[in-house]
Amino acid sequence: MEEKVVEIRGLMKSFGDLDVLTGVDLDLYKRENLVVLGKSGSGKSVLIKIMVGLLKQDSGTMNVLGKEVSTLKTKELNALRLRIGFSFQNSALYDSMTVRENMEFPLVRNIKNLTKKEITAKIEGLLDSVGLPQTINQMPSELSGGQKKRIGVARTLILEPEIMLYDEPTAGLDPITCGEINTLINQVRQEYNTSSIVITHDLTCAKETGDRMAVLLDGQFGSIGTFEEVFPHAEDKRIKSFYDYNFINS
Ligand SMILES: Nc1ncnc2c1ncn2[C@@H]1O[C@H](COP(=O)(O)OP(=O)(O)OP(=O)(O)O)[C@@H](O)[C@H]1O
Repeated sequence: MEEKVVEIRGLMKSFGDLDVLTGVDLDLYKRENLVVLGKSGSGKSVLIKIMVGLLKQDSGTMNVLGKEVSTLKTKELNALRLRIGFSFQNSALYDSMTVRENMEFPLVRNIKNLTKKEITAKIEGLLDSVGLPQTINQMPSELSGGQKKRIGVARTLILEPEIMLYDEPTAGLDPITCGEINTLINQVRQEYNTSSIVITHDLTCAKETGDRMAVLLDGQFGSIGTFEEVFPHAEDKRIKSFYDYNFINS
């Protein structure tokens, strides 16, 4: 196995009487695609927020790229966040900006010494990577849902993150477009050597993109392993029903 980029141990988080995370242990390895599954409200977003320092755990450790997140000062936290790319569910493009402007925005804001030529080369290179070079001057309103997701991924990649967080990457897309997004997630790892956490309810996406699955049950990762290890013969009723629901209803 490659080196670890995230190491989580004994992580606990409650809100008042609500115990959301009750002892999470999890590793993410370099160049790994790790899928995180769990029903709505199980704490997936809370986990990601602790990872990027938007929330603090009550106890336990969250080590990201060699740093304990909860101990970082604002400046160090901002530096760490630049190494993590967050691809939002709704792709988070600015509607009033063209694709080019959307992609320029994080670059100009975070990397000061690039020339116009370098910026254009980076944008064109990434649009090529996601298969949408022709959209450079289009507005988000002119793009399909799948195209917006691809541009969202390209925009996240522009700062060359070491870790990618994909939040429900296939939600709301038709099966063919879902397949294209799954291929893109795998291609991003291949081309950019990223380590990724993919949060999804879609088991086809999980199977196609994930090296390992981690299922959040009652605040802990009850089951971690390859798709074949975790799903087809699951004994835990909750995991089994997740599997049956996805494959019977798809
Ligand atoms: N800041 C907060 N204050 C109080 N409760 C919170 C806060 N953030 C999250 N929670 C609660 O923690 C629980 C887990 O929420 P979380 O958003 O992590 O779920 P999730 O697994 O991401 O769900 P979904 O799949 O619907 O996005 C929920 O019951 C939620 O109401």
